[in-house]
Amino acid sequence: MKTAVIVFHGSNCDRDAATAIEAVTGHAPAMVWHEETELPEGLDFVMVPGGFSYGDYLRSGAVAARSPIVNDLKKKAEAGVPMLGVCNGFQILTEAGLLDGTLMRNASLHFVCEKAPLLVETANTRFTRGYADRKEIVIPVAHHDGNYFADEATLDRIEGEGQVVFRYANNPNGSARDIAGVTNAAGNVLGMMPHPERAVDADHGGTDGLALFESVLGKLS
Ligand SMILES: NC(=O)CC[C@H](N)C(=O)O
Repeated sequence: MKTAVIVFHGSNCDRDAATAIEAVTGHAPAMVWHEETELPEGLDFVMVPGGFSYGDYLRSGAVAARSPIVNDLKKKAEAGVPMLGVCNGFQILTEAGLLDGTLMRNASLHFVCEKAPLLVETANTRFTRGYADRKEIVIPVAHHDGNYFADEATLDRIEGEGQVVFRYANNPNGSARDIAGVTNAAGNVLGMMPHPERAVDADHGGTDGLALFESVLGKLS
């Protein structure tokens, strides 16, 4: 299993991402600096981690989405490589045009940092097959720009195509239709604001994120 985590100026969840991946696969991912122009060949999984890339200037994720490595990330997405963007990673994937919608300032205008109850909207994805449909899980959120927005036609389309994967039970940020995580049309790219990599170890307060990594990293029996 060959995996990678992309690291930007201001990433701060890259090591948590690496720890979660290694806990499931037994192998450390390649840590790829954003100035690189190519991801390793033969990748099975790429993670775009959370943080405050470029200090969230302009718009969260906007500068990082123009990094050299993102050209190859787009090629890998097109080729079907599974990839997960969490929080700032989700913002970067929308800014790169790999996912529909955008993440606006939270409706409260406050940073939210809490354990968020979520509904697994569909277990019929490569990221969620380890859960049951409509299962409630608890995953931490920590962001100021998590307010998912897309126009009504886009929201109808992604809902109709089963691309809405996670929904908030108690919407913490004003996201349209309580959306917490979406995939692309092909289903190989998932972006989500909650942090599953912070929920893989009981000593850290919960393990509800583990099944996501086990699902996408092929570790389910
Ligand atoms: N934890 C994170 O990735 C923070 C995301 C983002 N920079 C925000 O606060 O909106």
